[in-house]
Amino acid sequence: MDDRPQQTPLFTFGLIADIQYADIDDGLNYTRTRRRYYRSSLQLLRNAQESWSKSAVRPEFILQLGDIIDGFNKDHGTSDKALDTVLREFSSSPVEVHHVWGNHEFYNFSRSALLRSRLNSSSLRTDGSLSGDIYAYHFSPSPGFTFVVLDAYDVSLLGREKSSEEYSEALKVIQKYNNNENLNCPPVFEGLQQRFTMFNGGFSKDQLDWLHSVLMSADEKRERVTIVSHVPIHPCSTDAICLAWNFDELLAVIRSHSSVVCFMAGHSHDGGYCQDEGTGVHHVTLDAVIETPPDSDAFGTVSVYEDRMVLKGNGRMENRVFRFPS
Ligand SMILES: Nc1ncnc2c1ncn2[C@@H]1O[C@H](COP(=O)(O)OP(=O)(O)O)[C@@H](O)[C@H]1O
Repeated sequence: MDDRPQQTPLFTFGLIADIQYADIDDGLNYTRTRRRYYRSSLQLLRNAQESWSKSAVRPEFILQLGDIIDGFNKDHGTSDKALDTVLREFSSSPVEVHHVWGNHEFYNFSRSALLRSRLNSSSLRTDGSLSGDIYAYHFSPSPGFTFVVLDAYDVSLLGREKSSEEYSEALKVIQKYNNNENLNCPPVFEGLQQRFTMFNGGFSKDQLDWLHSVLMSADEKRERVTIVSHVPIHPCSTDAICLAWNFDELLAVIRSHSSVVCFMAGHSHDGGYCQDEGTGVHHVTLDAVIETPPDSDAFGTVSVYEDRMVLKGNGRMENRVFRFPS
């Protein structure tokens, strides 16, 4: 942690990812290596909410980095009920929540239903959003700071109608690398090409162009930008099987702008962190609530200062300091 004397932060915000709530008994992940605590994930969210509501400096907002409810809810016909349950927990305090969309959002709901739902937080204090059905927007919680929410399933088989052009385009991308009948099965068991599975996705040219223009303006104003997405984009911050399909294109956009200080994601349940070598941008992947035992926790509170952000992790989430690249 930082060894300087405590200062008052400019603002703080909360972080939580992969809650994947379902009212079902515990289970295992696909490879049967990790336990999933579907019911107690709600209690872990409650722990986070209680901590945020009691903290001396109230968070300005919460970033919920996707997979808020589990895909099993779809099989049980409980998608709406589970979403109500989790959102009721979030609304127990008045702090605004910015929701990111993950693969489990699309297992439960169509893209058009999500756009109409309470998981579309793009109308909260938004300074600009991408038009059409791509869920990407930016907001400024404090002068000099911008947060960008990205849609990592803009190019994907998930959430797209099979008859749509978007689906055909995404199918072309994945089938270039993955010949398996089950497209959730990775094409290889090592290396970056593992990422071409159906539970991942990517960013369209429209979204990358939009991000480029948001960052140009932020560069000019010398702002500090934090970008969030469900899916990680730096190979050193995640298992390769969880990387976005065109992570390299998004990294290239980010590397061409001086304003970006941090990229935050979920999806890869063991979390991860690295600092990009050339730019010093911090890439952090959050530990998942769903794979955190009931006697632990997985949430964080970030205090933002002029020159850094300090993440205070709870339970298995590590403390970290993100000094802003100069
Ligand atoms: N190696 C794999 N081979 C085949 N299917 C897989 C594999 N890994 C995951 N899946 C399937 O992909 C979907 C998403 O996987 P899951 O582990 O639930 O994602 P998440 O980590 O986002 O919770 C599930 O339907 C799961 O059964």
